Amino acid sequence: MAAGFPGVRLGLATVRWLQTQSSSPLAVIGGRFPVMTGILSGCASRKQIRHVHVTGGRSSPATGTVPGRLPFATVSQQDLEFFNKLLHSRTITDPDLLESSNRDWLNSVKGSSEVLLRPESTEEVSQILRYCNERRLAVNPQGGNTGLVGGSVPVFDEIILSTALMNRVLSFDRVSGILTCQAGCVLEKLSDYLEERDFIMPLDLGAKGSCHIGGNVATNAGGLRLLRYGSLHGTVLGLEVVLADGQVLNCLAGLRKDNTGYDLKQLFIGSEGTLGVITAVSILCPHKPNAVNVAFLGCSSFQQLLETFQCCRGMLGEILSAFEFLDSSCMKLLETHLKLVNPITESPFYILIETAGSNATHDEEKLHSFLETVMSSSLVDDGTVATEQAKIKALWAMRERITEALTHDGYTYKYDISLPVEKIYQLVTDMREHLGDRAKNVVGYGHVGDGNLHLNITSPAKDPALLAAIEPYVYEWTARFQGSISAEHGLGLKKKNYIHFSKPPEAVALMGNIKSMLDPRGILNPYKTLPDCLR
Ligand SMILES: O=C(O)CC[C@@H](O)C(=O)O
Ligand SMILES: [Zn+2]
Repeated sequence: MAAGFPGVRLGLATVRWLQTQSSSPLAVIGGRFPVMTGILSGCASRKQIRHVHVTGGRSSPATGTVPGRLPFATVSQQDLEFFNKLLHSRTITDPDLLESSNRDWLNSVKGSSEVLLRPESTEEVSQILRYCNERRLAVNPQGGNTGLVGGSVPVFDEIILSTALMNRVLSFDRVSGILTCQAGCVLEKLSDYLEERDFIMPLDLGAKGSCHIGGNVATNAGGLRLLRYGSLHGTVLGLEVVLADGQVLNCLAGLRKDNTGYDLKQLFIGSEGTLGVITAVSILCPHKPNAVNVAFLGCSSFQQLLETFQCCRGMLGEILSAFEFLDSSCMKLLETHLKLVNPITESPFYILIETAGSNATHDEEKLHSFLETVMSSSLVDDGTVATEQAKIKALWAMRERITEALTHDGYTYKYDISLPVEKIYQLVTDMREHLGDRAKNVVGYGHVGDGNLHLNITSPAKDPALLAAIEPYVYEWTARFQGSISAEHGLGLKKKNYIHFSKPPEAVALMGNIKSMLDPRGILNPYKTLPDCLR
């Protein structure tokens, strides 16, 4: 904990050190995606339900054209008997209980599965898949169902295979920091488990209270710490995966280095459940930093924000753990829909910087000197810093709760774009100009440190004409600058047909071959990730 900087005047503005204030302007200690709880327990409001698109059998501009159901078998009485015998009461067929598993948490897509299976062990998953593969029953693997691209819910009547009951930590090695756990462990629970042991998870997401580690790995979730600890392609050391035919592929070895042949686990990271069902994960966890500081700063232009980023990288170096941004439109949504209070003077852009290190005095000195530099050179106009846990959380809420605020603004079209960092905000301004008053709000926020923009566009209701104005414009724009149309959310159902904007035909064809080899009957998460032309 910081000893407490005095309120220091830096240039023209004053940095308000939150830990010294008795009456903080922040009345905003917020949960993460609290709206999800309601939706997951089937409590979505009418207003939200109105936007739900029943996916299967229809054509929807929001999800791309969904061609007809593939010729999978349908679940018979005999199939149910098999599942009941294997799982007993963990075979769910009650439509009310299936409701929240059929619907994504954004209420944007909805399937019509009639069976939800809740295995507890890898062996049970193996038996389920062996059976489904033989019968050619389609399966939709599901973790916490917090995905944003319609990848985690069925399109038609696929059997939902939930990892929710596979939630045990299998081992943790305090020397190496390697955690091995079942796929259904909730990310926040793992974080709590590790914190008690002075470690942390290498990834952190706004959806941490609901998302499962298996789902995180299956979508290669990036999140808020990627800048510091890298992607799951680096931190995941091993996986246990059940293949479509029920074979268990045990590549769980928790080794930092292992060059024995092809690194097969990488295939499953980010494959969105289309190549196998991840049942266990070995992941390398960093030590818990002794000192964490968060600064929330205001900038008057995106150019200044970028210069602040450059300066920050140079001056904070190894202690920098996050560099996030939001624009003033996001701030308005936070204020309007969630009643959060802007902790600093109104600005066109806001930056959230986190430092995490081992020596509080050293980190504070570095942060202090960085803040002095950016404020005296007028790169930053105003700012506030927190070192206390509750206030850190309050500042993070300004960034983490934007997704939630957007759900209250109407129907949201979401884009998750990677671009050269100096280009990321130009897409927002060009889109605003391009759409004019056809959109309700066009907002930009995201992970500056990773060159990852979250462009979100709202309208009072689902609006095909607006969508036609956004797509393919947004993808063409991204391709022009060699960007990625899915930085960290995956392709799922909504983006799969746009893959060619970011990958050459040879790469897409090879993906199709890999899918055919690993899942020749196509039962695993059909209709997702790969374009319809490969069906
Ligand atoms: O809702 C979104 O578009 C982004 C969600 C998440 O990736 C985030 O960084 O907050
Ligand atoms: Zn993100």
